[in-house]
Amino acid sequence: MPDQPTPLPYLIIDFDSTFTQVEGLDELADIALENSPEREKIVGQIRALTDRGMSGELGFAESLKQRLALLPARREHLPLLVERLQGKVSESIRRNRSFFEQFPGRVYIVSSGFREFIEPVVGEFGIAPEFVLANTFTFDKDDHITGFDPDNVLSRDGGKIEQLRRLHLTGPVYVLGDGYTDYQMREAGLADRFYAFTENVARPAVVAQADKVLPSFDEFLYQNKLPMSLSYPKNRIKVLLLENPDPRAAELLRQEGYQVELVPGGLDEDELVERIEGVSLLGIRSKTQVTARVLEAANRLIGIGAFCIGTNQIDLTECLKKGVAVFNAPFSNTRSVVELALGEILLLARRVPEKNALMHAGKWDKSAGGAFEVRGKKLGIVGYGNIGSQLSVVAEAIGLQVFYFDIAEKLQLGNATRCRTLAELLAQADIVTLHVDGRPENTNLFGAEEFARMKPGALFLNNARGPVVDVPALAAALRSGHLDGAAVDVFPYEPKTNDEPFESELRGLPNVLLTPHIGGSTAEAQRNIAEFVPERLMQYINTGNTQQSVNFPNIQLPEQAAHRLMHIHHNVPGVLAQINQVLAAHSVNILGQYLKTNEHIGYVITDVDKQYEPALIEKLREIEHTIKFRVLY
Ligand SMILES: NC(=O)c1ccc[n+]([C@@H]2O[C@H](COP(=O)([O-])OP(=O)(O)OC[C@H]3O[C@@H](n4cnc5c(N)ncnc54)[C@H](O)[C@@H]3O)[C@@H](O)[C@H]2O)c1
Ligand SMILES: O=C(O)CC[C@@H](O)C(=O)O
Repeated sequence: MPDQPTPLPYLIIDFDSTFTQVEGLDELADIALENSPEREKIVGQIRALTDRGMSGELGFAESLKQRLALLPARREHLPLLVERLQGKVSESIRRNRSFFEQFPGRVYIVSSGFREFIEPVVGEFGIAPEFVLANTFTFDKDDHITGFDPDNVLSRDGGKIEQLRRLHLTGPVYVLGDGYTDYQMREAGLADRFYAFTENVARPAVVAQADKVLPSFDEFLYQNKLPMSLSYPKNRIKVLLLENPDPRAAELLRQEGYQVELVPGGLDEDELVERIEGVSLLGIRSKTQVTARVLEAANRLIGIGAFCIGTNQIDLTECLKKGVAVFNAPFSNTRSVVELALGEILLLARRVPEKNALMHAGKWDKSAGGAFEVRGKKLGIVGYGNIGSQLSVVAEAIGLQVFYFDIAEKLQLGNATRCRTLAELLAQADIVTLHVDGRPENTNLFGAEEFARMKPGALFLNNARGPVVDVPALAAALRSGHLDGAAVDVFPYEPKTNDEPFESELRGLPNVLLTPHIGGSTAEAQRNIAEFVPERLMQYINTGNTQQSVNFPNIQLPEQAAHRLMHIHHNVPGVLAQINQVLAAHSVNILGQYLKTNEHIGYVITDVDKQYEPALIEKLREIEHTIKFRVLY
């Protein structure tokens, strides 16, 4: 946050759809009509009238009169309404409650809504009744709401203008609101600025008149160098999402208040270099290569979300050196890949790819040649991680005998047999399936030699990563008849978009199933990923939590009522000591401190007393070997 506070101008804040997310009268109608068959219809009519009044299409007094005439509300409904509105205060206003408490006497609520429900809601924020200027209801002797006090200036057209005039405020006056009547105070020359508040509703006619548009109250505080609960407004955080992750991802990130831009398909290095400037969060899948050059151009990048399992497309070490945390979805699509692999094994064993092609060509080839049951056959799983081990369990259930080979020590599941070498596995498996990760050392893990070691007539599957297999060698093993069939979902080069043709030596070979990298492409997996990855990114931004980051030291942090400072530095001796010296020199009390390092970086989270001088932040930034420093809250 900028550190020089300016004197607070008078703030005139609208209530309905600004201070709260909703319109009070709409909600009152909803409550009053709870058991009425007409509820939906009448609430709809009231909403339409509210909108016409707010956008300036219908005179305000007329809109209010027509709305109240439709409203069958009673005094007893008001406490229910207040309770509902207290739960619907706009998010950014709610989180900056302490701002309102700090500046009593500078904030007025000027509203054409009703005092009966506004006062108790804003009162919780320290705004006293004399700073609430609003209409009042009239009631009949049976406590039915009959209308509004016509002597109240706010019930008339131009009422807000007249009300503000009567306040005789001296000094700068800023108006924040979502409606045309809010803008009119500025138009009448009574306010210095009109901020269109769009967190809940953005009315084009109102936005068009604004001096500034505020997607959140944080943005107002930030622009005016006023104290705020967040260190940086969320609406300034730009997210670039590539390769079409499930729409739920954009929805969640937008709900958080971020600006989200979507680019269908992937971008090549040059294109990404051009687009990455100013981006705080990048979301990709398996195609986009995040290279050192891309990272060099990424001047604001904080985190990358890989909406998939594999992260070999990202230069993880370079990310570390730039202080960019990377998160993926390590098991959201595991089951989908397992189901595809199992299906492929069954189809290849019955030569379905070949029979299917013949049938489509009008050829009836009923024969048992080359078809076998998988029951009792040996399945060799190379890479016994999340997918390999899950496949092991499912494959045993249909009678396959499982053998596996992994370079790491792995828990043996069910009746699976561990092979000590790849050669041992290849020598006995009837079906070999690859589930290793895409680390550079695995390039061409399977070539002519490995295929030659496989049993004649064996089947081969690659649902892991394209470069792991030498495709010409696989094609040769299939053409020679040494292998009886293969299923391949991943390729060393994959088309960037669905419009680009697919080229491969495997095309046209019999009993070969080719799929366009869809192992994890199921509705379930994509939805799981789209929830998992944004959650990790948001947690990192909001709390510094790096649990499950694929490159950062993993720290799971407790919540703390404090200021939280995040410091990422090159892993050299003495940086923590320097941080603590700076804190001590500014008499700042450390409430908690968490440090983890890896071979490249040190990651320190420090929770400190609420009170500190802005100069402290500068000193922490200046510490030698600092890669990134952020005040989280
Ligand atoms: N086709 C798809 O759409 C799709 C979907 C999801 C995942 N994947 C890919 O599947 C692969 C496995 O995913 P996962 O979630 O099980 O990963 P994982 O990290 O849980 O498991 C990988 C395992 O392979 C082992 N391994 C690495 N190199 C090896 C080698 N040379 N020999 C033997 N074992 C080796 C590792 O020790 C680890 O146990 C990854 O490459 C991933 O990118 C593909
Ligand atoms: O959806 C993708 O692009 C990749 C899927 C898969 O390979 C993964 O790594 O999870």
